[in-house]
Amino acid sequence: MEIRPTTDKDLDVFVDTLHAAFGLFPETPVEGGGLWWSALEMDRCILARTADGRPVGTAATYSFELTLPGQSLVPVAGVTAVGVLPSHRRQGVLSAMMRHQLTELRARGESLSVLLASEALIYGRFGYGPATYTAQLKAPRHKAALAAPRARGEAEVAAAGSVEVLRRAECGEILEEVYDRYRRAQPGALSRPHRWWALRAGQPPVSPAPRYVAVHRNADGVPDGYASYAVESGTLTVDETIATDDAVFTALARFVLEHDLVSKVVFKQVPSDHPLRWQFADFRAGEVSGDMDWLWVRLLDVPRALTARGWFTDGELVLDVDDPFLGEHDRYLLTVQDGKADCVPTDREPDLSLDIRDLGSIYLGGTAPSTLARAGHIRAHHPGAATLADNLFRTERSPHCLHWF
Ligand SMILES: CC(=O)SCCNC(=O)CCNC(=O)[C@H](O)C(C)(C)COP(=O)(O)OP(=O)(O)OC[C@H]1O[C@@H](n2cnc3c(N)ncnc32)[C@H](O)[C@@H]1OP(=O)(O)O
Repeated sequence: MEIRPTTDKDLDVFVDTLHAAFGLFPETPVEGGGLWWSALEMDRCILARTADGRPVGTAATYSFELTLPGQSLVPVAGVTAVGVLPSHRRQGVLSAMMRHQLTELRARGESLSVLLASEALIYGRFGYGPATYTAQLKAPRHKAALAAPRARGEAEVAAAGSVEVLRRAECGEILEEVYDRYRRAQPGALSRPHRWWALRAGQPPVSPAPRYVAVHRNADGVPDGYASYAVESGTLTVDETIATDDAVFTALARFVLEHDLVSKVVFKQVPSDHPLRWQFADFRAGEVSGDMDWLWVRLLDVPRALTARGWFTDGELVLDVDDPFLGEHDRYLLTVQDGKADCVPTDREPDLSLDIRDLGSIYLGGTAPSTLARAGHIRAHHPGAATLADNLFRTERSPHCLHWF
């Protein structure tokens, strides 16, 4: 088995192998990869070949920026396009590609890798843990009146701005600009490189229904949010609601909930604890479903990753971290003061013992260490250890990611 990086010349063979691995795409891919795969960075893809040169496995990484708690931004590798031909499965091809890729990412100096998992059983063994979650919120329109916000004044609500309906083709760079402002402030969000917008990749898979975009503008006419939606058989589905603050989200929600000739509104890709549920006058109007993992995180350099994010409570914690796939085992003293962390090797007795995948799950603040301790995955070495870790890892808001790659 040989694993080697690709160049632009390999695009067609890469896409052809990937399609055969998934079996879901056309047998003969469009020459040049088609719109979606043309977003691949061919110098960041790998092909696995058998000894006789037959390509049997693919994997790729995109270059993204991830927003961490505290709104710090770090470059991350977004792993994608992973596939092994059905004829060559369970022979260690993926394991070999993962080893190659993680080594390569470290050599590039990256401290974090992320992915969306097609199946939840695949990536834990390689050190990835689910770190953000997503759900859909459904409401029958006749029950979905929004209550007046009890703590906000009338003037604050009235200053919300205006909404205009545009076709995608009319949006120009509005969506890209608004998304960029949103993602910089939202822990767990990923950048969408400019060429993705140009290719219209990364946006939700498009159904055959005509798609509209409700663009929100502030009182000065500056776009500060949008909702991309389609109406089919009486259901209005919002694929993506991007808002630079909560009042903008509310204005967009109100807009779609007041749409005529619609009996049901579905907000896709929202955090399950989204405040919208609390804004319905009838608390039972909003039904949360499809709650699932979204972004999986893998730490490649524990001290660098832990010191890159923002912290909100001072304290100290000793973490004993096992990384079985890379054959590493290290103990770190994490000290947080005034929002910043220091992380150094230590011989002190540990507060927690955990697998690198569990560190990935708690890293962005979307899963409490105590939850994984209760599940029997993280070992707390004394009664207060899990609570101590909960307090330390807690973040300003739940991480969320709605970028699809
Ligand atoms: C980020 C993304 O791109 S997600 C997309 C992932 N790709 C797909 O889902 C496409 C269809 N599936 C495939 O192409 C392949 O089955 C892959 C890529 C998931 C796995 O490739 P393989 O070469 O078979 O994996 P490999 O042989 O290295 O397996 C390593 C271990 O993982 C286990 N494993 C691999 N895939 C799965 C799975 N889907 N479910 C459960 N266990 C799995 C194997 O059993 C093996 O376990 P072991 O070490 O205990 O024996």
